[in-house]
Amino acid sequence: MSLEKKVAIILAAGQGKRMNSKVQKQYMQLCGKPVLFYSLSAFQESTIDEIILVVGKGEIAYCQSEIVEKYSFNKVVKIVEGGTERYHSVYHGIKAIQNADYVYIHDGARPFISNEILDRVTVGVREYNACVVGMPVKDTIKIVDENGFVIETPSRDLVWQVQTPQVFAFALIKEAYEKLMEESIQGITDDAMVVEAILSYPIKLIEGDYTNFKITTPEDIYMAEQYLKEL
Ligand SMILES: Nc1ccn([C@@H]2O[C@H](COP(=O)(O)OP(=O)(O)OP(=O)(O)O)[C@@H](O)[C@H]2O)c(=O)n1
Ligand SMILES: C[C@](O)(CO)[C@H](O)COP(=O)(O)O
Repeated sequence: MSLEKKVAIILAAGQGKRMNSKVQKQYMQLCGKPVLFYSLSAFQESTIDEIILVVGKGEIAYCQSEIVEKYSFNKVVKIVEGGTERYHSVYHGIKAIQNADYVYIHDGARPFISNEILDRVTVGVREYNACVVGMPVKDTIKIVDENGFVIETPSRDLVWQVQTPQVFAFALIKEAYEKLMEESIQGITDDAMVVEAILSYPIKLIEGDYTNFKITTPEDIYMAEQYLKEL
């Protein structure tokens, strides 16, 4: 048995505005089960010890009975309410952790996180304390000005698209988020940004998988179902 304690924060408190659907995307069905089922299953079946599930306002009871109990996710030790922005939800999750060595922050809207990625990022965080999963971009990237004119074409070799989980030593991510709450930093879209901006701590990129995509817009649901049917 491992002596280190690994805790996951699974985020499911978003509104899913870009999905434009009546049902929030984390509860939409993929081959008969909610998107969130797949993300939680991956962590339930991994070496992660505990899961903190972060859900929307008024959704704790629903998630407890319709997701956690229904599918026997016994690693879920707490369900907490999220906040307005993703980073607020992460902070609520961090506050719910009493002790941990490593914290795995994962979008509930990324259902296809695999054990291989979790193993790779675990090896990484033991060495680097701050790791994000990502993949090299496939398209050429342009930096544009506010009028849509190209300013620069960065070398594609150095451009990665970042996924989750983003994994940190607990003390590091707790300190970064506590300081973030005392400051006003705009445009925070991932956890690594918090650690970069607040603590200037180096972040190591770990190879993920293109299948670890985020369900964001309606065509992602179609692609996710196709992917599941091929498995
Ligand atoms: N206040 C928020 C916003 C987002 N999330 C979660 O963070 C993940 C990534 O966010 P995103 O894909 O942007 O989800 P939404 O915010 O729901 O989508 P949108 O931006 O289209 O409204 C999702 O699992 C989402 O549930 C969250 O827990 N709390
Ligand atoms: C954290 C993230 O999934 C990494 O790609 C992404 O930044 C979340 O952004 P969103 O705008 O909240 O979807």
